Amino acid sequence: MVTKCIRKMDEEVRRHIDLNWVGQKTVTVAPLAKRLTFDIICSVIFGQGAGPIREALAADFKKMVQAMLSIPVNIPFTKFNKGLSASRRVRKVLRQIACDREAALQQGHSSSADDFFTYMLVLRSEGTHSLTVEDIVDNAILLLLAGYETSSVLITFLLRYLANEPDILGKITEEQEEIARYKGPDEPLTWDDVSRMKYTWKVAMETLQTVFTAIIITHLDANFFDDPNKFNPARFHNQSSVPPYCFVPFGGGPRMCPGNEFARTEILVAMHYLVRQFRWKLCCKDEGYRKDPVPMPLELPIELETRSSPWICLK
Ligand code: HEM
Repeated sequence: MVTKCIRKMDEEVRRHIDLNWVGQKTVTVAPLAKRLTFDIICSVIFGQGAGPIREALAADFKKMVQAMLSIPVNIPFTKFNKGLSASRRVRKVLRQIACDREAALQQGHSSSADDFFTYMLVLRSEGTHSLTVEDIVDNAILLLLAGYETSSVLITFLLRYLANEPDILGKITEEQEEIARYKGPDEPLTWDDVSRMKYTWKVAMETLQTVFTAIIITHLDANFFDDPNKFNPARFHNQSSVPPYCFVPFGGGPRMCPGNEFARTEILVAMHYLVRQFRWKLCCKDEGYRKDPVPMPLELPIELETRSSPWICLK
């Protein structure tokens, strides 16, 4: 199952880069990263591959999220009103996916390991949980909300920091090239490959430390982290030096983020292909960000330069 998940992530990342990055002189990272993490959840967790259903879902989901952050005035043409209509369409599509999965399950064409909907439907049929289809749709929306924006923010900030950190980018690239050296050009990444991306993950953790400050602000407390505002992934060489519950970008305890391993894997797969293929410069020198309450980067336009073509295009 893990192998299948990473293969699908790998496929989504390559497809996304081929469609949106290859051949471009500039790209705007934040919306692209959002679309990538949305597509990964749809494909890996929902079993919903590329196509018109996913396109419509992505467009309506975006409107729904915008409405959640807008002034709640429900009159025609307001963001809120458009978001309510979009939310009804999102639920309709997710309901339809659940019905399709149920039909496949009844015909014996699928099993609980296939995707989130089938898994929930099997739980329901076993009678262990009194789930309705609306409950399953609610949980699918929660997964999308919790999973796509967070990971996309991390990808965006990683690219933003790395633009100004050539040494760190160089070390990441070295690690990723070493992993690629023993693989065929179109051979997907495996769990073993991802487990070897130790330095790249330290850089991601440093980004989480710098940007995803916990509510209790331990991340920026000099009692726990030397020079906490300095971008310094080397601090994670000795992780045992961080006291328990002081580095908590994914929360902690029983409510800790259930998507943390998923996020780690998708970030590493995305970085593998991005750093090997491109170099980039920030178009705007000092793009700030706001907290809303998670950090929201500005759009982050970057100038792209292609390094090489390390894999065969899927197109
Ligand atoms: C960089 C990426 C991510 C970060 C920083 C992050 C962070 C967090 C945090 C801080 C919480 C709250 C934990 C608490 O209450 O103590 C949380 C909850 C949650 N996350 Fe994540 N997350 C990320 C990615 C993901 C992904 C990719 C998924 C799903 C695919 C996901 C699914 C969830 C869910 C469902 C919850 C709610 C858990 C509950 O209420 O019990 N997250 N996340």
